[in-house]
Amino acid sequence: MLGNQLKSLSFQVAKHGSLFKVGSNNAIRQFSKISRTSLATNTTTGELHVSTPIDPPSLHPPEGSSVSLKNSSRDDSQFGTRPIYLDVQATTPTDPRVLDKMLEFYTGLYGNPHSATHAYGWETDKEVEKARGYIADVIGADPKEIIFTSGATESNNMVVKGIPRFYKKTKKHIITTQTEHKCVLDSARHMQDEGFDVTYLPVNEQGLISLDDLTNAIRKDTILVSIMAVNNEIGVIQPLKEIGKICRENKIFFHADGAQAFGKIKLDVNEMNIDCLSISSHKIYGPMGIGACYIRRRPRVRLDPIISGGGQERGLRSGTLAPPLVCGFGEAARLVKEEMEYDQAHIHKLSEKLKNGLLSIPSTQLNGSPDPASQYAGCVNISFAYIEGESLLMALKDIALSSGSACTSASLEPSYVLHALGADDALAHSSIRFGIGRFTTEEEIDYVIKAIHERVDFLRKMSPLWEMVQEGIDLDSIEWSGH
Ligand SMILES: Cc1ncc(COP(=O)(O)O)c(C=O)c1O
Ligand code: FES
Repeated sequence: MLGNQLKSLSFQVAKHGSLFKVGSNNAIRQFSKISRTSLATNTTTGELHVSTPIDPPSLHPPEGSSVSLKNSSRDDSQFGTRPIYLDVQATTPTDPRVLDKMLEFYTGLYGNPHSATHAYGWETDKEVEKARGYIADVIGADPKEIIFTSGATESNNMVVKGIPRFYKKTKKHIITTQTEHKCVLDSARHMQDEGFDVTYLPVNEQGLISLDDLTNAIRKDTILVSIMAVNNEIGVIQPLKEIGKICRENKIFFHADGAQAFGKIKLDVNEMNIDCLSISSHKIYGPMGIGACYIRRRPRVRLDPIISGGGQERGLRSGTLAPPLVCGFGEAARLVKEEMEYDQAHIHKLSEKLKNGLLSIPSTQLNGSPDPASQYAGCVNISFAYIEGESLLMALKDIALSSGSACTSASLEPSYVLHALGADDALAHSSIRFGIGRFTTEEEIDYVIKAIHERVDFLRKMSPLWEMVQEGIDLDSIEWSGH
């Protein structure tokens, strides 16, 4: 297929180290380590400031080009120069205000929140309950409906395995989609091994499911519909309210993986009839290793816990809570609610700028939905035809980016999410995800637009396929030998 031809014809990229070679038509270019600008974090406001360049730029632009790159990224003292961070779907930088909150628990408030017999336990417990309240507040839930877990992976496992197991005597069917996060897909496969049937709904070319498909897939023994709110690779937002309505009418539990949605788009579990919602702290500027699952109490959702023990968290998730993480997460949720409007406006503005800047490059395509109501602005996924995404990432070492999800980023396989949209291998191989967050600055976006223009141009000049396209050759008419 075209993607493999692209791979073998165009580039051989030595993945490690700061030097790499790009070769085709006997042309070998060497890039040396790209230097960076300095960004400093103001620890009270959390603002990042671009300061003066530290190193002169050392990228060798293509021959004959007058391009010279500005320095681009940050120096947080002990870590040296670092790239601009545009991978907020993988994780977000911790908000300094969250860290301030967490420190209280590593110094004074060290009691076990489950210790009911003394003040150390009570004071920590009070803080834990405040955090639970802040999280519930973001989604219109009752604090009692928030169960702390280690993250969205655990929450997804808890629901996708736990609910069907509880109801297994009468119900045998689960519905999900082809573009879920791996932890939902793997949990669903696991349930198939346990004897359940799973329907994996297809998506259209924008990544959206069809409500008719959902309705048609429902059976008498369907127990659970698990559909993610915002996709982590392309940012598309599923029609949650409509899905919730269909589920409620059919008395089926509706679980949404909200890892990329919580605090980013407006979610109301009652308005949307969501029965379970997976939440992750490190996607909202909170600490890693903590998350939650919203589990509805009325009508009550029952599930078989995957972790048994002391019966904490309404018996649904045993184990001593980690107050520094829980309360850091709570603070992150409080901030995300307070600043959602501001964050959304900031992200939207930068997203528009980035999209306009990058889509002006010829032969590019935006993946996801063009409808703002169905698309989260902070996730911009673009395919650059005739370029391998991996080669582009290698040529963009001054910008931290990914071609898809973090957990599959070590693999060179094209994204299964883009495949599900109907993208061919070549397009899937040439896509890059740009994540914009609270701390992304306009200067960074300006830098990124310029850098991508230059390097796409450079890599395409190396590409025999691009050369052929420029000469007017229809690539589809070519019979490639081998695969
Ligand atoms: C959509 C989605 N679901 C689940 C997860 C897993 O979250 P966590 O890292 O909290 O386990 C992620 C994180 O990448 C995600 O993007
Ligand atoms: S071209 Fe066949 S897998 Fe990429």
